[in-house]
Amino acid sequence: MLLELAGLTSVKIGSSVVALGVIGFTKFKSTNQPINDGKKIQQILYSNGCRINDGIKERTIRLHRKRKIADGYEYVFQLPLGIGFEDIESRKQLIEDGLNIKKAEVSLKDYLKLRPNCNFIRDIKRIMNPWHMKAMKEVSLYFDGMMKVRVYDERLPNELHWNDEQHRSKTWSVCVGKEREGVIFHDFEEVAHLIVAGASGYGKSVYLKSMITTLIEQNPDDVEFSLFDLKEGSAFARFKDCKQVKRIVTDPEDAKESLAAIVDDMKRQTANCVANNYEDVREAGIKKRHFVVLDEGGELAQSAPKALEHIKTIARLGRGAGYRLVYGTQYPTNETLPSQVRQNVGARLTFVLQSQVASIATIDEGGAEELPDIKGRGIYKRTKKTIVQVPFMSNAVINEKIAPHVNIRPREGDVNHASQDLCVPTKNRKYPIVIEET
Ligand SMILES: Nc1ncnc2c1ncn2[C@@H]1O[C@H](COP(=O)(O)OP(=O)(O)OP(=O)(O)O)[C@@H](O)[C@H]1O
Repeated sequence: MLLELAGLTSVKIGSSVVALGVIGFTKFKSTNQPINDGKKIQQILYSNGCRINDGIKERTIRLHRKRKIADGYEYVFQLPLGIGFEDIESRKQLIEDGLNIKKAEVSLKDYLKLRPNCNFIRDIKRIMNPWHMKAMKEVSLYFDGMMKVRVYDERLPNELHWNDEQHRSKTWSVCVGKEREGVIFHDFEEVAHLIVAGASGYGKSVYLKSMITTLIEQNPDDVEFSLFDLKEGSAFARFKDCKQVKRIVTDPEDAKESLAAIVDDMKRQTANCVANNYEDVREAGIKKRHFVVLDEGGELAQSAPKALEHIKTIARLGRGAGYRLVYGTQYPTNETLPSQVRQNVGARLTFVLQSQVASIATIDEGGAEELPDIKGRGIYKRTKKTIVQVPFMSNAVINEKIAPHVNIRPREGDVNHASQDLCVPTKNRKYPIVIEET
């Protein structure tokens, strides 16, 4: 027994000595590398031309301070005169790659997992193999007079599910996704319209469906929808019997007429507000919000360009009248996203796009073409762009959530609901808005 114990102890000591030897070897191998990420960033940028030589002295970015943040470190640099932040931002990928160069950066935990058994040599080889080593660091850059580089030890999660924390009852805020600093929301009362772009298969339709479901759940009595499903006509089909859905349009030709009807309703709503000395529906105390959601707005540019004129009008006048535009497209170009639409849409969410040109057409700058090949990974941009992992809501969850709102009833074409729904008296309104049919 004693002998057995002594044997086991000596094997353990032996393996620890080997493990320590491996650690020592690893550290020895990496001694010619700068250890600190701040120094690495400085070196990467210096080697890539971020330096100014005025003939007397060469200057480059200078590390000012470093601080711990959740999930990593923030390095604050001073930029020398003559080097702009944009210039450095364009090298973000270089910085990230440089920080993630695969080398024997194995943690003590990995070594302690080694067991003195027949797999010992195989396990050492595995943890020493650069392709199994961590390449997880992610970087984000900011500028507020000083350049801040945040280096996160872990990447954003590759999948995120909708949960109750993302539910904001009675508000018009819809979760956009998880970013580094937390979860962010798009508030349709703050920014009325949203463009949702992305190459095929990265999460555009899933997000539009989740957004519709969330809005129904949060404001069942005040939200209404006109859904334009111009791809295959199947993405929004599950909402067809929801009482909040006024119309589902699948044909671009029909879209023109429906959009014209929406614009008429919207203009009447505006006229009534004005006639009653209200600036907008909010001041008038009207709670109803009408969402015009298009999945593949690009179809309109091709098949019914005149319908795009109505989209421009909704983007321009919708906010005050309580109309919200959510314009989805997988082909963002100057034709499918005319400048009049872009100028009036204050927020964009884009998944990965095929080219920099498509990214510029969507968020006015490149970046979406460089997003990793991860479904649901996107950029949300209002004034600044934020990389997010958009939450995923399965069709089963959508069905469950909308089930209480399904109501078989006559739809557009059977009776004209439009004019009835425009005038909704509320507690806050001093004077009811009267709509006169002409
Ligand atoms: N947020 C997400 N997180 C994880 N996986 C997702 C997410 N969104 C979508 N997916 C996955 O990607 C698939 C394709 O998504 P979706 O149908 O939304 O693509 P799309 O961009 O609308 O493509 P298309 O325009 O061709 O219809 C989904 O079936 C789902 O498996």
